[in-house]
Amino acid sequence: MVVLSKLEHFPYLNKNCIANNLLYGIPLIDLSKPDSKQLIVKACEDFGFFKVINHGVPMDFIRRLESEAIKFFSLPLSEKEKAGPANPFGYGNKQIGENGDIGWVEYLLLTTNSEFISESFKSVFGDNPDKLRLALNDYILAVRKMTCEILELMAEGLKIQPKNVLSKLLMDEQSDSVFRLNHYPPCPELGSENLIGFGEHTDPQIISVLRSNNTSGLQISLRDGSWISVPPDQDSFFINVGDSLQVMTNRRFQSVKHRVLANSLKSRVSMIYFGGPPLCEKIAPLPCLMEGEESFYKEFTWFEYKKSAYKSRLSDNRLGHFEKIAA
Ligand SMILES: C=C1C[C@]23C[C@@]1(O)CC[C@H]2[C@@]12CC[C@H](O)[C@@](C)(C(=O)O1)[C@H]2[C@@H]3C(=O)O
Ligand SMILES: O=C(O)CCC(=O)C(=O)O
Ligand SMILES: [Fe+2]
Repeated sequence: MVVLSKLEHFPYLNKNCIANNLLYGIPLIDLSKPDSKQLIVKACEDFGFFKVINHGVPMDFIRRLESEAIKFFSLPLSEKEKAGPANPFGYGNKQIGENGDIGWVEYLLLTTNSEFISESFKSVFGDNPDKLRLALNDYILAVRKMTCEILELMAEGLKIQPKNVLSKLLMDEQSDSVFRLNHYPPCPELGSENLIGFGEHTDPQIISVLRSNNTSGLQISLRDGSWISVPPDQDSFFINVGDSLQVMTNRRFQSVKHRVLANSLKSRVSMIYFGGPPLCEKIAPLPCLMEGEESFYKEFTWFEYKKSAYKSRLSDNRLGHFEKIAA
């Protein structure tokens, strides 16, 4: 009885979830189904997180980028360091950001401006400089298209118009979007202890789209503060609500706190597209969602938020400074 009453509140839990006893499972959105709009909104309200299937991103693009990423991370450290340090873009190892955060991870952080990619990584991919760049371009374009479809379904589910009110920010030539390849090497000395791969945080942008290989490690925090592990699925994407979307929905959606724990046996490779608006864009609740409500936030631009976010530590509540009254 208890189980049934809880399931009623989580309509996206499919039969598999029930069969596998994943009562506190991850919301699953099938983009090919007509009810996806409403389920996206419900998932963003309840979790700020969901998994997407039937996404339309060609598997070939995904496999090609993963294989190029593995080739890159397999290079000698001295070669990889030619693309570093990450300030914030470039190759980074263990140091995350510039404010003292450390994780069991190495990464490549890139702006989605392709000119920068080719210039900055020429030295690293000496014998075949185009392969990683081409794989990145194909992947990012296809993932951005899918992300825009999701944002349009979300707008329709929220009954806001025009439906491209969110997606146009990612399609803008000036969109300040970022892409990240993360590699978490196995850590055999770990035993049963948890080692932080990527410490708990929320993503500052509008929306993040994560794909990983089949190695576990990602965890999300539920509204009650407990952590759940997200079963890996290399054929699907995982979507995070970012801080900017929390503000644009005046807290109807909340950005999801997440982290990655290192694995003792297997390496994890993840690729994340962080969809951000142009730097000059005002980040404020969408008027059509307000219905006479007061905004919880002071007025600010993405430039102002980003500047402040990049001075913060990973686990800080970055939106705190921008709230009218502390949450
Ligand atoms: C500690 C930090 C790393 C980060 C910038 C920051 O000062 C706080 C936010 C961090 C984060 C989290 C999501 C993305 O991975 C990221 C690229 C972003 O936009 O904000 C990282 C930043 C980073 O690694 O530089
Ligand atoms: O690598 C992952 O799986 C998640 C990393 C992450 O949250 C981030 O880079 O912001
Ligand atoms: Fe993140």
